[in-house]
Amino acid sequence: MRLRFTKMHGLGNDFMVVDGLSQPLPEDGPPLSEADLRRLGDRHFGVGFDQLLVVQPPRHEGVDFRYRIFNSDGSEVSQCGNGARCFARFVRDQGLTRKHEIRVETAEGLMTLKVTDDGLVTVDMGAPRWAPAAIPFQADAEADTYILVAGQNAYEVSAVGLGNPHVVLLVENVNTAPVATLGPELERHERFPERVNAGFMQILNRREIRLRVFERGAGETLACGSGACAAVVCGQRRGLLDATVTVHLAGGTLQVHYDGHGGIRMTGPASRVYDGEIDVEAPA
Ligand SMILES: N[C@H](CCC[C@H](N)C(=O)O)C(=O)O
Repeated sequence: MRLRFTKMHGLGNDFMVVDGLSQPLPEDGPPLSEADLRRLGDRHFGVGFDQLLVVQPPRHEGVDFRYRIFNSDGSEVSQCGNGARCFARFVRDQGLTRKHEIRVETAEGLMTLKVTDDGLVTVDMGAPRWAPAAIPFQADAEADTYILVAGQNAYEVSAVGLGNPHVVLLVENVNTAPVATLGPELERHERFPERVNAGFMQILNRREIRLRVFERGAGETLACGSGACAAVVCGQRRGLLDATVTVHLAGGTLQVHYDGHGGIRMTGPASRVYDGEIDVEAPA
């Protein structure tokens, strides 16, 4: 089967975006074979992406699209902030909607995507989930911080759910943070039963941070939208950050706003790189 796609990125966090409305992809179970998912995600043997995003028909009233997300390791997940901005641009560029405010459903819930005239997209990421079971994270009780033992060391971390799990720790300088070594250890830490995205946050002042994220199922990415939101709300909960924060990532800058009510709002760009076609196994 010939599959049409668009390569996109949000601050260098890159995606292969597929219109599953006009192309016959299964709506239940993986839209592509495990082998194809991994091949397409490979930066040498395939298209190369951090995540594959699939547009499919909504399953609920009042929702415009269903938004499915697959990491490059083939795992399906329920949240991708940078991907949501690219999703909004994709469905408008493809003529699948003319709306500026788009409601999408993921496996975890609903999000509202707002495309503004300056080409930026604001995503309402929903409210943070602090209860350990909602993250999910193994802890006796909810707390501002937890002590996590990894390897020979103990770390003071925060943990939060945004439809996907995040652990966040403070570092003096992101440039020297042990992302490559501690990131994989945290990603697979036993207290995170569904694995976890690991954020390394350097606080510059109450309105500005630097962040690196070792993503679950993808490794370190140039940017992580849900990771940016997780870092901000964890910093706020520790009394270290204000309501509106500029998040500096390797791939660029995001604005995150959360005042303790409603959803976390993240604003940033969404870039299209090219359209392509590739042969995949026909759906079963
Ligand atoms: N790796 C994440 C999914 C992608 C999140 C990230 N690309 C974003 O922009 O939020 C997870 O397994 O939960």
